[in-house]
Amino acid sequence: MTSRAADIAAEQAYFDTAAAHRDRRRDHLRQLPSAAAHSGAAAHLRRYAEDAQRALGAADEAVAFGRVDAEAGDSLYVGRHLIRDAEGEVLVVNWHAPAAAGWFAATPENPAGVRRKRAFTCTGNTIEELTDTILAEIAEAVDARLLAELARGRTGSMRDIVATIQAAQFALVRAPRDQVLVIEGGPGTGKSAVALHRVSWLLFNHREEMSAADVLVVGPHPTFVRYIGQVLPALGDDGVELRDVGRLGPDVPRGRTEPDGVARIKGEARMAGLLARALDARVGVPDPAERLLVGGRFVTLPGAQVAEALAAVRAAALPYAGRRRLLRDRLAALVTARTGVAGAGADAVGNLTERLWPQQTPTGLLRGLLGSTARLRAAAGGEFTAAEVAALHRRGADRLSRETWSAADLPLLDELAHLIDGPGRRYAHVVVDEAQDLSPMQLRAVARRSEGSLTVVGDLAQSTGSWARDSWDEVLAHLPTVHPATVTALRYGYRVPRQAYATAAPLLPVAAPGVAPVEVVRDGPAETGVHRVGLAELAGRAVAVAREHAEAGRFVGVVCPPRQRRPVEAALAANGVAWSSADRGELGGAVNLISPQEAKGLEFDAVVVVEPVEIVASDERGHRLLYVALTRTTGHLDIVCTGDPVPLDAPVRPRPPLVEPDVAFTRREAHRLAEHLAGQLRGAAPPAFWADVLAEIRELLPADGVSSGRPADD
Ligand SMILES: Nc1ncnc2c1ncn2[C@@H]1O[C@H](COP(=O)(O)OP(=O)(O)OP(=O)(O)O)[C@@H](O)[C@H]1O
Repeated sequence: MTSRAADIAAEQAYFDTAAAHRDRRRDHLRQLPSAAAHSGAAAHLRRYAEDAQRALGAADEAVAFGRVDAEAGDSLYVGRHLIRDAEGEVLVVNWHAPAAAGWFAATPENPAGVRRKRAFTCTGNTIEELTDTILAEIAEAVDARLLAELARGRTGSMRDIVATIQAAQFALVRAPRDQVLVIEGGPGTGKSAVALHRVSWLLFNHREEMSAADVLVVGPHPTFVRYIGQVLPALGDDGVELRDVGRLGPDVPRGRTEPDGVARIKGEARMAGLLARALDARVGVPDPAERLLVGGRFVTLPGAQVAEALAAVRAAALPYAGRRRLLRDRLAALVTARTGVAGAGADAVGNLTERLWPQQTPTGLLRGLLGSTARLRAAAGGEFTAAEVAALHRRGADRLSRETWSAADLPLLDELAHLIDGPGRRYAHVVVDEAQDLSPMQLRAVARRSEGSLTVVGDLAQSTGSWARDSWDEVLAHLPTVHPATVTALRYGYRVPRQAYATAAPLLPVAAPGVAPVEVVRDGPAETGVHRVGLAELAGRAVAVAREHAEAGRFVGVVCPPRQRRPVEAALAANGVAWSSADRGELGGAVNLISPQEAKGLEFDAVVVVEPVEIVASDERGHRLLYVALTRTTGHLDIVCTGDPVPLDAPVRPRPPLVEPDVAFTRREAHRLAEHLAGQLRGAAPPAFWADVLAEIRELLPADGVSSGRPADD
């Protein structure tokens, strides 16, 4: 037997022993509830036993992924779950226990008393391979196990990285809880993965103070949330709340689109003041004398007394709904004092309360506000220009139940829910991913759910949209300040191979001059493929390239700018290629169609980027958006284009100026024009196509109201 084979055999014997003890413990836990003295105790024991079994991991899982040998001579096996023998001796320590820190933290530069790290590659609990790293003998931590892990094919679900967390990542995983920790770094440096492992680490190491239900993870969109959804359960942490930023507030029908300029105003922090004033403006003014019908007789409450009650209630430190209840109690007390009968005139008191302090809902209030220039103007409080007020104004649906809400409305509804009903659920730890793009109003929605401990994840070079940022201070300004903030960067790029990153990196000085490129750790399987074609072939070629990758068994992402979306969909259909769409929250088919914005945070074995010049043109920070698109691959990158594959000089989308409404064009005229256009549409196209035509018109109209819309090419 070679010494390697002997090593594996010895380690396998240890693994078998540990697995036997794990099975013994599992059997014991299974039988535990039957030993209970009564049914209540049995239920309690059953819950305990279930939790404890979960903490042992799956029956066929490898007991350990690593072994650390200290200079002092002792060794320690590190796995996902703690395993003890019958005497209580630790056979395998779980990765988030302080004792396991040496496995992650020891580096050649700083071995921290560790002599050797041995990594196991297993199938089930059978050791296939072991890799030794003698820390004193290598200059740089080139971790073969890590490279193998990075080269594995991707699916629509992020995996945990517990066995291969790198030292710099581990330092962030175990950084103190009570801070606002900003994890920044280029694409694929492991920011999202680190933030999730940090949650698991905090849950284990602060288990007395917080449980999974005390943690909230906020992602940029539903597809991303689904993508990361399996990481924490795989680490044994079920019950953490995961939400996309659009799902923080009330559950309402969404999908309304609006000009970027309007969304931008709605995202600003000064909207909070406007909403508070709008709510306050709903409070009524008492009559000089309030006459109430109580038990068939009129009772008069002097206006001054009612006004005094109202003033006291206004000043109370309670949310709107709480102060409403207070007012009703105060009015009821006034009536009781007049009639001498406790509880008299409840209906009349209810009516007066409703007149002076009407019940409000977030949707009802926002609809009423946005639908009325007068209310908007009154609530603007000198903080908004007339043009901004005009831009905020909109005609709502004819009924509240038919109203649909834009993405920028959602944080406003959440703010109102908070103003009306008071603070909701707060979390001991909040993770916010892709935080670089969030508006101040979205950040406020995150902030009010936090007790102060946050992990904020993002990359300024990938910051796009209405709220593209150039500094973390702009984000931190809207987050809680209970604890200090620290910004820490990850340098090594694990996802993107050298060839793909070499294609994307020239964008960086244009897209984000202050941001350093990542240090790539590995080579990819091929050079970037550049496919220059005529416009008519663009979609067809993109689909052909995607199909080739899919047929080779790769998980493929086709990143497509909005104007190419329909031609690409048509080409997919014409070629009989099955595909999933991120805008339907799906990811998982062999071929996945995604917009550049939806691509954020995701990754694929092969990425096909369609018409980069249009990606650049679709955002004010279009070069950043292209940088995002080009850095989604773990392996192959192809660019299908009619011109320059990486257009550094291509024009970005201009910032939409707020246009003063044309005073000569009245609402009545708008209505007449709409009737005319609707007539044309009715006559020219079958109803099934109306929605398409309207969507197309919206695309043709420039957001700034000035530049000329280019007709669609197809
Ligand atoms: N230590 C590691 N071991 C194994 N895989 C890793 C490690 N670090 C990162 N990865 C992998 O690299 C990929 C990128 O990680 P992740 O998505 O967390 O990066 P990111 O910095 O959030 O990227 P982006 O900015 O593009 O969203 C993932 O597949 C992740 O599993």
